Amino acid sequence: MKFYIDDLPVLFPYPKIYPEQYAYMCDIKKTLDVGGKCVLEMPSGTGKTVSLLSLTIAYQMHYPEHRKVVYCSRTMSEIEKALIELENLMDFRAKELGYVEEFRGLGLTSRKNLCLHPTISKERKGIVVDEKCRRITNGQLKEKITKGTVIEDPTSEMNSLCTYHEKLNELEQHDLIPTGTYSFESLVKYCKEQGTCPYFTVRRMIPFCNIIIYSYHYLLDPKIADRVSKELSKDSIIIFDEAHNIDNVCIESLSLDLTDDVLKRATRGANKLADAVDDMKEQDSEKLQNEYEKLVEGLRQAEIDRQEELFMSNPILPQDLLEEAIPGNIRKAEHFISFLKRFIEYLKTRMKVLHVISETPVSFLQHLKELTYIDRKPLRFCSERLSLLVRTLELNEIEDFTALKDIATFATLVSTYETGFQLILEPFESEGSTVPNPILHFACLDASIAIKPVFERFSSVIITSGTISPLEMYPKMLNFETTISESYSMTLARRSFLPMIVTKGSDQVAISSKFEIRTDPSVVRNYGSLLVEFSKITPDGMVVFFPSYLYMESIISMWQTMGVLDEVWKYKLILVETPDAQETSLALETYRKACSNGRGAVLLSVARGKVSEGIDFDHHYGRTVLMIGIPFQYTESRILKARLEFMRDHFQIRESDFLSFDAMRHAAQCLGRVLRGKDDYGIMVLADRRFSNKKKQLPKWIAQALNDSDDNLSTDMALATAKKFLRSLAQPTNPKDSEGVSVWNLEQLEAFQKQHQQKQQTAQFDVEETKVEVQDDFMDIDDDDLDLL
Ligand SMILES: Nc1ncnc2c1ncn2[C@@H]1O[C@H](COP(=O)(O)OP(=O)(O)OP(=O)(O)O)[C@@H](O)[C@H]1O
Ligand code: SF4
Repeated sequence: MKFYIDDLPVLFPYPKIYPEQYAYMCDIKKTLDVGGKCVLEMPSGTGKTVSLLSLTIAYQMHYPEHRKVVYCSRTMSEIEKALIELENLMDFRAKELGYVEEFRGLGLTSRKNLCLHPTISKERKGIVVDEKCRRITNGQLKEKITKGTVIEDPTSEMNSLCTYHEKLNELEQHDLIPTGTYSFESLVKYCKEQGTCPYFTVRRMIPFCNIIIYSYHYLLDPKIADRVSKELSKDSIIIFDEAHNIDNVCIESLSLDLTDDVLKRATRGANKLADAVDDMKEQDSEKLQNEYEKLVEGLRQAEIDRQEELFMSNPILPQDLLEEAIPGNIRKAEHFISFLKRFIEYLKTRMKVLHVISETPVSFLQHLKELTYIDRKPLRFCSERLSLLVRTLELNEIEDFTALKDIATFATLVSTYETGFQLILEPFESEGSTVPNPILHFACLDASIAIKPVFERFSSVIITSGTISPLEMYPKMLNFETTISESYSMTLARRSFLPMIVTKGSDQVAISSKFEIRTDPSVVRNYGSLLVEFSKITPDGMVVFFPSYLYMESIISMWQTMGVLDEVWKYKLILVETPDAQETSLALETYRKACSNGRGAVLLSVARGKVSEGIDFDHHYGRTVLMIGIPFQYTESRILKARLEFMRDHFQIRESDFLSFDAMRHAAQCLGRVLRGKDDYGIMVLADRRFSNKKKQLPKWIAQALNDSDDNLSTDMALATAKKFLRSLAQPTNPKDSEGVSVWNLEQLEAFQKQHQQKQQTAQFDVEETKVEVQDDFMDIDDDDLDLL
């Protein structure tokens, strides 16, 4: 379908469009035209991804600025989904236009997912793949091999260069991959054929592609953004899709935890570093001297020949970097190492304290200074200095120094940021434990810090998700102003989803996951019978969400003794999500199989877990979603308390408002899992009496579908409504019914546009008329009145 929004021709790869897709695209275009940020909530399953891509690519190709599109999503599967949508879109454009456009669309994910190296790619942990890859690609090994100080040995992982990486250097740097759109699968396939590294192909091609699709971290985490996204132009169009958790990503990117184990390993690392310095002094003291002289001259890391892969990037935001030379007392390698050791020893003594400490960075630095005479300034340069030293010493066994890297990161962060951060030392793992296992949390409390450079640097930022209500919360938390903020309703030809609030069991006992009553046998039994009854009537798949693993475990064991699970077992297979990703994917696989072969299954999972955040249960994979309790965060968490306090004082967000917003955004995420398109249908059960007071915080599209008669139900009433709903939805539908209502063909779209235009013209005419009247009135004012004006 081809249509126009103002003067912009949009090619849309489906013959029909949903009214909300059109409204969404119009708002995106407005934002791009005027610049600024928008917050848009689009019902799930209504083709948000394809709308975003169609509009932004049309915009890019039509206007002479050819603004690059940077599309950030959360998980690898979501990124892959967007790449496949993009492939379809570009195929469609080529067909419509009659020629293939000069266009390059790429996606980036971690090395672990893209590596082709015969042994490194077999590593299970991403961090090990990263470190091993860095070691052989950072230029130093190559230099040694060229000089002949190391003999390349293809059988050794450490002493041979990566051929896939080397091959890239033989190619034209702006043309490492031909134009086209590549899903991860096709990227890896192409690179395998060429013998090139997919990861570095994409990284180096970012400046030359029309659209890059990658994870939030590549833009928001300063440690990664500095490496990957530095060269993006200011007029790029930035999209944060699935952005309902964006504040947490911002916070995590500037937070860090230190434990006893990290400190021990850091000491070992510092000792190894000292040995390496001694060795180098004996063998090649000139090198150390050179490094020192460069530092005296005030040469900064950025000015030193920049390699792709330094040991560590600066963890702070670019605008917070000090434009000064590295201070004198840490310029010499041995001085720096003893400085680090002193700092680590200080941290070790702090960890010995047996009561909880919560302090600001300023008070931490003051105490540090009193005890060790360590100043703030050299601390700020710790990560930069460590990175340079590791490079000068040409160290290979980088794993030995990862804990030291954490210490240096912590030193730089704690000495750079004053407000919006808190240090919290927790000596015991849980309230009741007596064996100390201290953790020092360096917690960022202010999500706006990490996103500020993105807002300042790029002219257009689109923040969007299926569940981002209430819309005014995000601008407050992230401290920005919106050009447009909009929540779209879902147009439906028939009522295809049924939200219900169940507040009591059939025995009229109120149900709730409220801490005081959550393990009350009558509440647990009522939740149990809700589960049994819904598993009886739900065809195929049913997903159940709990507020936390802890609660899920305790309720499952109670259900076991009450015989609830045996009863469910008669109707459905029972599978459980666990914190282990592999176990969970196995459970999911079995779940899908059981849904497809007619046995049917129930998946017990948790809000905020992997299942709730990106697994789709479309069609028969999810006909009912049952939300047991409200997924509030653990309110006794000290970090959460500190964040709540910060938001109250700085952004005037009340604690209860935030907690309730946070719980409801996660509940809405869970509910959205079962509705993946307009032809899909499902039941959404919110089972907690407190949901009745929180309806307003649901996304508009869910709240609008929630009838007053479906609120405050008991289990038997809910069952009766659900049965009726399922019976009516099981009837065959006539696709013609939805035409003009929930889908538009081109004529219907154009008719709407014409009508809308006419309305606008009339409104404009009215405004002008009013203006003329006002002017006329003004002319009528007599001279006497003028005194009054
Ligand atoms: N106009 C359309 N006509 C037919 N199918 C469409 C249309 N728009 C989108 N689709 C398809 O509907 C499915 C759902 O779209 P998509 O996954 O993009 O939804 P979404 O809103 O991004 O969901 P979420 O963000 O919640 O995952 C996709 O397979 C998409 O290709
Ligand atoms: S350069 Fe590429 S292929 Fe080689 S080790 Fe690194 S990620 Fe793997």
